[in-house]
Amino acid sequence: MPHTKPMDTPPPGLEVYGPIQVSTSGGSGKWSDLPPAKLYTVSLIMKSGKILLGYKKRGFGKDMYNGFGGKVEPGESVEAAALRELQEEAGISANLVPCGTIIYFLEGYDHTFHIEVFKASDYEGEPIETDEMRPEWFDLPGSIEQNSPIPWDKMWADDRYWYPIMLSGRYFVGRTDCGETAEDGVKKYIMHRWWFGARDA
Ligand SMILES: Nc1nc2c([nH]c(=O)n2[C@H]2C[C@H](O)[C@@H](COP(=O)(O)OP(=O)(O)OP(=O)(O)O)O2)c(=O)[nH]1
Repeated sequence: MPHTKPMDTPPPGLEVYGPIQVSTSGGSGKWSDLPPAKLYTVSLIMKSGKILLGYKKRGFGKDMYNGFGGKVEPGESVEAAALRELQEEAGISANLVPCGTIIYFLEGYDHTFHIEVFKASDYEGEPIETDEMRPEWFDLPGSIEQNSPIPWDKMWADDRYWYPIMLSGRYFVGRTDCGETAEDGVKKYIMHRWWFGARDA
């Protein structure tokens, strides 16, 4: 259940530089002890009032929409990984700009997901369906078209909390602790606790 007043202390595991405004927090219980982190990327293309998401066809996050991204390989920079994943999963390249950091803890996993999020307002190439992702455009909030709004129910549950910060142009930082269950073979992720804040940058 959301707290009525967001807690202004950032959760453990989150490095916060400079003044930060708490935007949203909720859930209950103790923050989990974090296992060592592995780096991941997520890249979002937003152009002409629309956002490009990919429907994940296999693997982790299957049957959910997300930006394009994945693991940072050993010796690779985070930016290079973000560009590589965008090319591999959507067939496009872009001038990616860092826009946020998510610390994602999932019960039962031996590592913490440290996710660097990037955005771009333009891209080169034509988005294509790949073995991993099927790209699809959705209307951003406030778009006059409102044909296919962002499919929150088919996305990672925390995304609905940090997208508004990202869409307001501010850099966000946050943490989500989740558990995983399966119903009829379909994985479901339950958020135990979350915290997201924004800083101007
Ligand atoms: N938007 C969003 N993305 C998340 C969350 N949690 C989480 O792991 N992700 C992203 C980070 C990565 O882009 C992706 C997981 O990476 P992946 O397992 O697909 O990595 P990969 O493509 O390198 O994997 P693979 O080729 O080895 O199968 O999911 C979240 O809460 N919100």
